[in-house]
Amino acid sequence: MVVHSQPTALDHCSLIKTCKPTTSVFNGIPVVNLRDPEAKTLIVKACEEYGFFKLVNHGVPMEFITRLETEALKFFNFPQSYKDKAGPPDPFGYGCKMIGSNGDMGWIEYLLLNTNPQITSQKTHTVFRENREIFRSAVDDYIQAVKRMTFEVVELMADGLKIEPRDALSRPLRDEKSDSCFRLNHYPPCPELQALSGRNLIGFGEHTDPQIISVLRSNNTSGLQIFLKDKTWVSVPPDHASFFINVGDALQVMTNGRLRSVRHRVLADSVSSRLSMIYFGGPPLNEKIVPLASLMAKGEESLYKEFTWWEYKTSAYKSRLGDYRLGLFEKTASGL
Ligand SMILES: C=C1C[C@]23C[C@@]1(O)CC[C@H]2[C@@]12CC[C@H](O)[C@@](C)(C(=O)O1)[C@H]2[C@@H]3C(=O)O
Ligand SMILES: O=C(O)CCC(=O)C(=O)O
Ligand SMILES: [Fe+2]
Repeated sequence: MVVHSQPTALDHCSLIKTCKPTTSVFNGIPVVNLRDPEAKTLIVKACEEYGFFKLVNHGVPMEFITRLETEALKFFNFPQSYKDKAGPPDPFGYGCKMIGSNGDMGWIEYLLLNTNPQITSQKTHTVFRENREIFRSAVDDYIQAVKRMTFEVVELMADGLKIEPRDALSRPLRDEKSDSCFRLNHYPPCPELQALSGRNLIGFGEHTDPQIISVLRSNNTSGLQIFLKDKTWVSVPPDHASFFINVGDALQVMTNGRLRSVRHRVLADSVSSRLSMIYFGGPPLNEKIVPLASLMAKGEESLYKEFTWWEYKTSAYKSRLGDYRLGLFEKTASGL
């Protein structure tokens, strides 16, 4: 007799990758207190070593954070058919399991939004209907406060790096044409995971963020991992009251490789759901992404060919999630 086992949720998405378990929880993530007089030095040190740090005493009201978390959960708890009306992402809108448009998949559903309320996708508009104002004001209040904090962080960074003018990093983010976006990620628990004999399920595959800086906040469910210089993956202990700052590819170029964009990924959990919200601070599309003159030593050459953010972004969105996107823009060893 042939016994057919019941299909599991994972059978339907066999393309979602698993990876070997990494058990090491890393307690060495640098922590920066935004009000510490040493903050600028600590930020630079953390970005040079890890491209990543945890920010405390950040000044973003907890009320904005919890209000947005509540609204996001309300949305993710709607029936699938309802959420699908806000998708597929173009890249803005609701997406489920598929990340980007080049075949990447993960154990995730998400909403990708433009930080400029005027560019809200029509699909998202339709779905939120009567709740639209409540949702949008929760997003806007949160983003406004997170942006303010981010500008302060990158100005401290510029100060710590002795960049002149001091607003060289914050100006492209403050620009009204800044190409920034905002993402709400929901990683539902995956009970089938327990049967995967110790393997982990990828929620969001490994990648670097293309923009200048990413500012992440999550609930207290773990899952985020970063790739260290010694080529090991380590788990970042979650902290719902703090922010995690990632150096993006554009900042790596603007500092001629002094700050490194951090490779990171998210693993799904068998029991708890993870909710994260990320502000990706990008420059205007026509901004030239080049090393900042005041950072270059005498005779130092740019490691990268000249390109605009539009060119980089267009190329990034044609790539697979895990690709090394800056490779195409590096000058060859011979300087060509
Ligand atoms: C597979 C992809 C998804 C992504 C666009 C890309 O082609 C490669 C970069 C990906 C990424 C990573 C950081 C952000 O989450 C994101 C919004 C971004 O700007 O670049 C995503 C893109 C996406 O989900 O559309
Ligand atoms: O959800 C997370 O914690 C991180 C997701 C991420 O890296 C991204 O959206 O680019
Ligand atoms: Fe990311």
